[in-house]
Amino acid sequence: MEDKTVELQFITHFTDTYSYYDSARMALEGGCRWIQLRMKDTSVDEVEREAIRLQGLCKDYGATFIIDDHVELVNKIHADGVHLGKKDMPVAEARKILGKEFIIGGTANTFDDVKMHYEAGADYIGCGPFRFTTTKKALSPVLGLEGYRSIIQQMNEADIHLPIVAIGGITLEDIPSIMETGITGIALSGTILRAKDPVAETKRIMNL
Ligand SMILES: Cc1ncc(COP(=O)(O)OP(=O)(O)O)c(N)n1
Ligand SMILES: Cc1ncsc1CCOP(=O)(O)O
Ligand SMILES: [Mg+2]
Repeated sequence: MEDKTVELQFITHFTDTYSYYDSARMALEGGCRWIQLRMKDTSVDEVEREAIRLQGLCKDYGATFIIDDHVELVNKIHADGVHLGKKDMPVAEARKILGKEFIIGGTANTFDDVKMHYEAGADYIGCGPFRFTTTKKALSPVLGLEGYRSIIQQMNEADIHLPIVAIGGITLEDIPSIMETGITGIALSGTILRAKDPVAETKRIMNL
């Protein structure tokens, strides 16, 4: 049997059912080893309180811990890294603050976005949305499999080699065909949080 697991990034999202901590714990119990704390419309103090708890949890599981948007907080608490999109601090500026030791991810919807983040020194790309999702407001245009194929082809032609994680509306069934496009990992939230048993669903995804 091939000993290969899906490179999975679990992204937290507010729900009435689970706390941020419990949702991250379930993803970790299911075998995910990359957690992103994403808390929108919340004060930095509140994000910091949650981040400190999740950081401890991720340490216990030997998991990477990334925070969405908050560069200064990542620097302050020494999280493993930050994820930045179009409306956030530019990757190059974050790199100046954080140095080389921290992971910096950048959001892309087009090859030009990928190129910009690559040139600015990003460590990985979050590329999406794959399809419509209610988890994020003001979504960029949906990419689908064809969008990923085209971006990966342009990356290869430009000799740009960066880990590239697909995101947005992804379910277990989508993952094999997304991985066939050359995408190197998957980021998701809703499909785990909506599952009857989020731990079992994470295990199923990890072992695809
Ligand atoms: C892995 C990953 N990819 C993309 C995003 C989206 O980031 P951004 O465009 O900054 O949007 P918000 O998440 O801040 O609403 C992400 N967080 N993670
Ligand atoms: C942060 C982010 N950016 C695009 S979709 C998304 C959240 C994850 O989406 P989903 O809940 O559909 O997996
Ligand atoms: Mg952001």
